[in-house]
Amino acid sequence: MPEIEVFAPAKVNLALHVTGQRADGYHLLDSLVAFAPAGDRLRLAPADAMALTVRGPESRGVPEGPENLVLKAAALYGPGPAAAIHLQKCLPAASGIGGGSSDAAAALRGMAALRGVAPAAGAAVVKLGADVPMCLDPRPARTRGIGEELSPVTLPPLPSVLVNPRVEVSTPAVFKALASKDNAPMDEIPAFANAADCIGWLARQRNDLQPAAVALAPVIAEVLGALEALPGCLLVRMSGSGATCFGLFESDEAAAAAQARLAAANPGWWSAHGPLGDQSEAAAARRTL
Ligand SMILES: C[C@@](CO)(OP(=O)(O)O)[C@H](O)COP(=O)(O)OP(=O)(O)OC[C@H]1O[C@@H](n2ccc(N)nc2=O)[C@H](O)[C@@H]1O
Ligand SMILES: Nc1ncnc2c1ncn2[C@@H]1O[C@H](COP(=O)(O)OP(=O)(O)O)[C@@H](O)[C@H]1O
Repeated sequence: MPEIEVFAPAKVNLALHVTGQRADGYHLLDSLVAFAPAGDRLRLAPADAMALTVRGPESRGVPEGPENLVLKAAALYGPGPAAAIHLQKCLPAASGIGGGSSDAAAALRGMAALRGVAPAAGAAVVKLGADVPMCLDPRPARTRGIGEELSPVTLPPLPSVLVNPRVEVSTPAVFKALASKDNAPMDEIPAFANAADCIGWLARQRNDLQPAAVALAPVIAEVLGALEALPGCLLVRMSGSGATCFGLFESDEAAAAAQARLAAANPGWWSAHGPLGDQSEAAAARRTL
């Protein structure tokens, strides 16, 4: 069997409302997610036993042992044909764009292809991480519950710049620091005529984790300010529990120029640009037709 390659795109919470808390402490969320062309890459080669190597520009500090979500995800398939997995880390870890969750989801897809079975589903997948189910089929969706209730949404591609100041933010610490855990859900999602229409609607939604994350890591406010000051920027917001923030722009050209400018002014920050939207395998196949 040849090697299998799987893409693990960055997840972006375009809006993230915290609407309650379950008895077990997990928070109820109402979020609109889309996926970026930036992401990690996994290569699975058939092997006698499961193994993992982690390399790439963002691999520093990412575990190579059984605690890596890639190996935890692969273990869900039980005994049977195994793979040597190579993970190329391009997304910063612990940064609110679900790098580890997207890697886990990509490992679930890759192992399913290797074994010729359907990808794992259900409670065991949610246990890997609340964000893993939405990353299994990385296309725009409204997510509810703790992240596992998914409704597909049609969105226009949204020209974006993603920026991370290279400060890791702990997701549990941000949830713990929330002033209010019982906020209004997102407004009903209309059919969007174009990107400007969608951005106008997004401007009226929120990321309820943003104030708590800024209090824990004030550099996030600097990132939001730097994005906002770029020509052609229409909306800025934080993704997930931070610290990555995104700016939405009037065009792909404006986003590319803005990223170049921001990267030159802040050489220590990670950044990427590209349209947020559908990064599923079905969409990739449509693009190559
Ligand atoms: C905040 C979000 C928004 O999409 O994104 P990230 O910042 O991680 O990208 C997610 O809910 C994070 O999902 P994920 O990172 O997979 O979370 P998990 O590993 O399941 O949980 C990490 C910890 O976050 C808290 N947690 C997570 C999800 C949730 N709905 N409520 C919570 O309270 C819990 O303290 C939990 O122990
Ligand atoms: N494949 C992986 N990539 C990144 N981090 C991982 C991975 N597997 C386990 N981890 C651990 O998970 C933690 C959260 O990482 P990540 O999923 O990238 O966070 P977030 O969802 O906030 O972006 C990291 O601190 C890291 O130690």
